[in-house]
Amino acid sequence: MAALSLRLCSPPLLCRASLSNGDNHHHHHHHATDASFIKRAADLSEKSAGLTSPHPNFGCVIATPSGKIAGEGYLYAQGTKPAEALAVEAAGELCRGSTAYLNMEPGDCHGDHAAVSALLQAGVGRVVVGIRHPLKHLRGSAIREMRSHGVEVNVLGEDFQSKVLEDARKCCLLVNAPLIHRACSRVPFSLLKYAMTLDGKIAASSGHAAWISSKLSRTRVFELRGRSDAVIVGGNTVRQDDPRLTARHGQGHTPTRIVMSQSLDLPEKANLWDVSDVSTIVATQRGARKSYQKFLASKGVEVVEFDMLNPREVMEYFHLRGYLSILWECGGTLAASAISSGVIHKVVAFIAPKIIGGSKAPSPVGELGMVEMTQALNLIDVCYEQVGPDMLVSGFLQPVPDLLPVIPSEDATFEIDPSVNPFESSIIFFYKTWDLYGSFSNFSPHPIRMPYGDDDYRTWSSVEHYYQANKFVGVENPLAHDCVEKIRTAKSPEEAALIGRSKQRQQPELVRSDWEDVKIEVMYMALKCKFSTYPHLKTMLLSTAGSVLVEASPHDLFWGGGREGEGLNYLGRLLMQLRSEYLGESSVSAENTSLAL
Ligand SMILES: NC(=O)C1=CN([C@@H]2O[C@H](COP(=O)(O)OP(=O)(O)OC[C@H]3O[C@@H](n4cnc5c(N)ncnc54)[C@H](OP(=O)(O)O)[C@@H]3O)[C@@H](O)[C@H]2O)C=CC1
Ligand SMILES: Nc1c(N[C@@H]2O[C@H](COP(=O)(O)O)[C@@H](O)[C@H]2O)[nH]c(=O)[nH]c1=O
Repeated sequence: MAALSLRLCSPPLLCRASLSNGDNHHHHHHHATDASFIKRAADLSEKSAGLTSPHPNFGCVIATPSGKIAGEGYLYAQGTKPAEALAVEAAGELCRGSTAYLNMEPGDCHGDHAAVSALLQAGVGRVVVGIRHPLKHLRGSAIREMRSHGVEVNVLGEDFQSKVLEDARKCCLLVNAPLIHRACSRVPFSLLKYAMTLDGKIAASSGHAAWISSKLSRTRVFELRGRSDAVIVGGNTVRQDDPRLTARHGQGHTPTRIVMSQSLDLPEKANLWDVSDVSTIVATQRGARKSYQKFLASKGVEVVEFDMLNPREVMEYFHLRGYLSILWECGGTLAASAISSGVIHKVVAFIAPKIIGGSKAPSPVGELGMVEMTQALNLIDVCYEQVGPDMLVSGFLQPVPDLLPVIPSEDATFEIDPSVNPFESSIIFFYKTWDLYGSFSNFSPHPIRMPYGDDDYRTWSSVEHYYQANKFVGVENPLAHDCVEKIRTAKSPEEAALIGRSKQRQQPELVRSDWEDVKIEVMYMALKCKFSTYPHLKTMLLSTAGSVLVEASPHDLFWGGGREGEGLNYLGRLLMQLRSEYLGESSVSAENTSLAL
């Protein structure tokens, strides 16, 4: 299984990294077991949700070689015993030689190596990790430490082509979505929740809104609150509803309440000004109603003034205060403003089977400035669930970013190109041939001469031509031979790609059986030939030293980086590897020269 981890340093390993190899059967068996234990770890990791304030979710399952669960654990709150240590305690003697499943790489926040030490001391033989730690300063170090102690560590996602493992990895991403957002954006993870009637109103035209959704739905809302660092509403909701915004399940975590109000034209008496159990923060425009600000302060309500009171500024502020997860329970005006400033990641809508009517009655989202239905924002990964009489529809406005593939993890980057410091590197994107660095694209018009058949050489109009044709090389079928010729003589790289892909889809029997094993190698050879043939391309490649190269293809999730960074970026990786080879050669020749002198 070690071959599954991404080691791009030496070409012989390339084909092993491409996975679907001879012992498929064996692997599939492992994949299913690994996937189910990782999912279990992800589920466990969420057990403290609602009970403690949002924190990174860690779960650990220890399984015996025969596949039985020996022990489990999850991190209960910040500063409590690590999941791994709890699981090791529960499993006792059964740890020796077992496999530990972690939804996420441990983060050694306090320098005591508690999680890793527990696993090492217990004699765990193998560790499977769902995702690497998303925070830069922790990412990769626990994995490196365990490997350096001889433990086999497998990270999902570095084994991309198995559907079950991808599903399990997705669970790991979802369960720590807020933390992942923390790692790659400057705002906390935000969820917009509203309750509306079947005719799309969030209140009667009078403004009365108690209640649209059922009691059961409202209990679910308390749960959502319990999983958030803060609940936020606008001034109008305070005036209209006088909400309490507490998580009234008797116990557990209660979020801070935030009110955004420009005017500070707010009541003297409001439930939110009672801060005996939970705190309230009012975010307002600098200089608004100073006397009222004093009044709030006397009540114990914190007032924060902003030069520009808008959702983005406010969210950036709370990000800096360490908030991971925010629940927006505002009306349509503020919701629209939050959506347009791009701070809402997920939407949760309770739809009650009621009709209230009213052409002036408010709706969940106010003006977004869109004029055509084609501009509508589409939710991703939508879920539908019945809650009592209501329907709960939820989905993402922005996918959970997947940090792993595009920017290889610290270890992987180092293995691909030791000269790149992942903490200081910039990213160079390339895709269309006419853009800056467009010559890195496989569509660039740089013919290559490559061996064909036994010792015959042929010229291919582009790397793409060569790569596509190779899918059908060596197959004993005249139709396969035709394909090769059609691709070789295709007028453009685009047409070569089109023929190659459609033939592969329509007539998979024409594709060489070892294609998945050799495709990375084939690509690497073609790239090497291209960059060695054209000195100016080699110079351009060398000039990018220190940067991470990413093919910005939005569709190709294997060779490219994908639209949201979800792709594996193998083309970028191979170019970085080639670059590092060239850098190595030039330093060797420089050494030789100095010796000769
Ligand atoms: N069914 C449901 O799920 C819910 C229903 N409601 C209902 O919605 C109605 C209120 O809707 P609505 O007025 O939209 O709600 P909000 O009060 O939640 O949002 C508008 C208010 O937010 C404040 N605000 C501060 N900064 C901004 C900004 N940049 N952009 C926009 N607003 C900002 C302003 O307060 P200020 O005026 O003080 O400056 C503004 O009046 C009520 O009838 C309430 O009952 C509300 C929440 C949920
Ligand atoms: N009317 C309405 C909701 N409205 C939201 O709940 C807030 C009231 O919270 P609290 O004072 O804590 O009960 C209110 O201000 C608004 O944000 N929510 C729902 O799930 N269903 C409903 O029907």
